[in-house]
Amino acid sequence: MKTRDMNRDWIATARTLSEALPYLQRYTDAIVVIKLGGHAMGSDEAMDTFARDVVLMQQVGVNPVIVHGGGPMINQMLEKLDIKSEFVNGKRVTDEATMEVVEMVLSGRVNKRIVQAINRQGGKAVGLSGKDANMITCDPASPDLGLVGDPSEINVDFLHTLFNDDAIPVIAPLGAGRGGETYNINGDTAAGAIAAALKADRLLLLTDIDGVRDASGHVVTELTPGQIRQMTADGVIAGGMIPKTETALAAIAGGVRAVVILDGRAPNATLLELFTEHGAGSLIRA
Ligand SMILES: Nc1ncnc2c1ncn2[C@@H]1O[C@H](COP(=O)(O)OP(=O)(O)O)[C@@H](O)[C@H]1O
Ligand SMILES: CC(=O)N[C@@H](CCC(=O)OP(=O)(O)O)C(=O)O
Repeated sequence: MKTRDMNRDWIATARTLSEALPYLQRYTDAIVVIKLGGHAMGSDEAMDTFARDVVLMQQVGVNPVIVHGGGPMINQMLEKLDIKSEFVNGKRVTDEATMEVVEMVLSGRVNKRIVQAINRQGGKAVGLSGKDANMITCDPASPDLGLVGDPSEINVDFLHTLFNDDAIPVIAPLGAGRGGETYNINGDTAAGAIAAALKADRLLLLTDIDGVRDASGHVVTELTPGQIRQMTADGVIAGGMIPKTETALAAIAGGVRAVVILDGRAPNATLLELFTEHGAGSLIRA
C-alpha cells in the first residue's frame, strides 16, 4: 500500500497554470459531490477558504454539489435543550423531539452558514434540505433508529436544472417519507446516494483526519473495495470511519467513478485533490 506526505499546499504543488491545466481539463463538466462533515467545518476563515475553493472549482467548469453534516452542532443544541441522544452504528437514534432539533440546526443554521460563505465568494449557492423539490425521498432505515431514513429516490433533474443555471446546490441531509414524515439521514449516506444518482465523477468525503490509515498509522493513498473489507474485518477501520468506507463502497457500486476521504481542515483540500497529480487523502475506486 502506498502512503504519501500530506504536508503540501496547492499553490506550491501546482506551481504553474500549465502544470494544473491537464487536471483542469480532466474535470471540465465533471460532477463533484462534496460532503462537508461537522468536524471538518472549522473557523469562519476555514469556511471562507472552503467556499473560495468551491467557487473556483465551478469557475473552471466543475459542477459542485455540497452535502453537509453538522453532528457536533446538533449535539450542542440537544445539550442546551437537555435532550439525550444515542448513536447506533454511527447513526443517531431519532425521536420526534430530536428530529425537530436536527431539522432546525441542519436546515437553518448550518445550511445557511455554508450558503452565505459561498455567496460571499461570488458563487450562487442555493440551500436546500432533502425535503425541498423532493430532493431526497426516504424509507425508514431500521425500526431501532426511529426517524432515520435511507434515501430511496433523488431528484436528479432538479440538480441538473441548478447546474444549468450555474447554481451550487447545498443540501442538508433530511428527507421526506412517502407518508409525509421527516427523516434524519446520516450525512455520508445522503452524499453517497446523491453522488450515485448523479453518477458523479468524484465523491469527496471531507472529515477531520487526513485519510484512511493503516495499522501503523500511515494514510493509504489508494484503496480497493477488497482492502477496505479486510481492514474493517481486522478492526483497523473503526468508529466514524465505518459509515464513510461503507458509503464509498455503495457509491462505487452505484456508478460513482471514485471516492476520496480527506481532511477538510487542510488548506485547499478539495483543490489539491482534484487538480494535482498526487491528490490528497485516500482514493477508493473499483
Ligand atoms: N482506519 C482509520 N483511519 C482513519 N480514521 C479512522 C480509522 N478508523 C477509525 N477512524 C476514526 O474515524 C474518524 C472520522 O469519523 P467521524 O469523526 O465520524 O467524521 P465526521 O464527523 O467528519 O463525519 C476519525 O477522526 C478517526 O478517529
Ligand atoms: C442519522 C444521523 O446520524 N444523522 C446525522 C446527521 C448529521 C451528520 O451526519 O453530521 P456529521 O456528518 O457532521 O457527522 C446526525 O443526526 O448527527
